[in-house]
Amino acid sequence: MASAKEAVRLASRLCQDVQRQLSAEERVDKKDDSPVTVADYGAQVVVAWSLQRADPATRLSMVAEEDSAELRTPAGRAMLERITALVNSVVATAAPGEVLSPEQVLDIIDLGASQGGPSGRHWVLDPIDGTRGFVGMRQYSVCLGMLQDGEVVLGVLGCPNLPQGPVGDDDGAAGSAQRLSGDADVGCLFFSERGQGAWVEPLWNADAAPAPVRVAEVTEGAEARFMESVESRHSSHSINAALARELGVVRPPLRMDSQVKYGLLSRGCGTIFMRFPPATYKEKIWDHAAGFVIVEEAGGRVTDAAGVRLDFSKGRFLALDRGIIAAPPALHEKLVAAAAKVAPKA
Ligand SMILES: Nc1ncnc2c1ncn2[C@@H]1O[C@H](COP(=O)(O)OS(=O)(=O)O)[C@@H](OP(=O)(O)O)[C@H]1O
Ligand SMILES: [Mg+2]
Ligand SMILES: [Mg+2]
Ligand SMILES: [Mg+2]
Repeated sequence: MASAKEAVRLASRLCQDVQRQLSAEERVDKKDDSPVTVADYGAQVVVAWSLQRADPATRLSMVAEEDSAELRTPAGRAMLERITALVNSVVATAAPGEVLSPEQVLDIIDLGASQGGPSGRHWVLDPIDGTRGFVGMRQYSVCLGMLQDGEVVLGVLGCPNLPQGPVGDDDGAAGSAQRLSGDADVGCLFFSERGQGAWVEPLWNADAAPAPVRVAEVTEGAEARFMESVESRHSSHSINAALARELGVVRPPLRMDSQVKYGLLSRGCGTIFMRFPPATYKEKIWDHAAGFVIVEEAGGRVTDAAGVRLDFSKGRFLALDRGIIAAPPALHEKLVAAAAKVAPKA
C-alpha cells in the first residue's frame, strides 16, 4: 500500500504540472490532444517505474490503459521525447541522479500490457481517468488497483482537483474550474485494502492522518444524490434520469468526470453512481478496479444492472450484463429492482 500510494502521488504531481501549464486554447480546443496524451503516458510510466523500483526482484505485471505502439513509430518520436523529459522531471524528485532514456520509457510503458486474469498478482492502472475532464480543467483521477487471483484486493485513487470538503450540486462540470489543486484544501487520496476499510487523506500531504470513509446512510431515493458521467455518450443521461425518477430522487444529478465519482460515493458526498454506456461498449477493468474496492470497503455495493457483483478476473475487460450501479445496500437493492423495470436488457 505504501508503494501504491507513493506511485499515485508521483503520477498525480506529473498530471498537475501538465494541467497547470495548459494554455487557454488547449483548455477549450478538443482537437489538440497532445497535452493530455503526454500526461497519460507520463503518468503510466511514473507509476510503473515507481512500483518496479519498490520491488525490483519481481517483474511487474500490470494491466494498464496505454501501450507504446504509436510512440515506437517515427511519427511518435517527438511525443516520446516530450514524455521522457516530463517523466525525468518527476523521477529526479524521487531518485536524484536517475535518468530514463526514451527506450527505457517505451519498455516501462509496455509493462502495462498484462492480460490480468483469474490467477496471480497484477496491478491495474488507469494513468488518467477522465481525460476529457483533464483538458477541460475539471475532475480527473489516477487510478491504481491490485488483483490477487482475480479479486481486487487494493485500490488507490488520486483525485488532484477534488475538494476535501463538501462538493456542491454545481461543482461538477462547470464549478470545479475555480477549485483546482494548489489550494490547501483541494486534492484527495482515497485508498483501501480488502478487509481494512476505506480511507481518505490529503493528496499533497503524505504526513496528514488518514480519515475513515463510509457511504451515506441513505435508504430513500428522496434523500439521495446521484452521480453520472459528464458526457452522455459515455453513459446515458436519460436512462439514469428514468431510474432516478422511479426511485423518487429529487436533486439534480451531480455530473463528474472519472472515478472521482467512486471516491465521492465512498465518503457519502454522493449517494448513487450509475453508468449505462451504449450496448456495444465494453468496460475496461482499469476504469473501475480502484473505485470498486474503495466503495465496497466503505460499505457500498457495486454491481451490474442485474445486481451481479463486478468480476475483474476475465482479463482486460469486465464481463457484465449491462450497466453499473453503485450505492449503499438499501438503495442499491431498490435501484436494481428499478433497472429491471425501467431499463430492461436490450
Ligand atoms: N463510448 C464510451 N462509452 C462509455 N465509456 C467510455 C466511452 N468512451 C470512453 N469511455 C470511458 O469513460 C471513461 C471516463 O469516465 P466518465 O465516463 O466518468 O467520464 S466523463 O464524465 O464522461 O468525462 C474513459 O476513461 P479515460 O479514457 O481513462 O478518460 C473511458 O474509458
Ligand atoms: Mg478511464
Ligand atoms: Mg485513462
Ligand atoms: Mg483513454
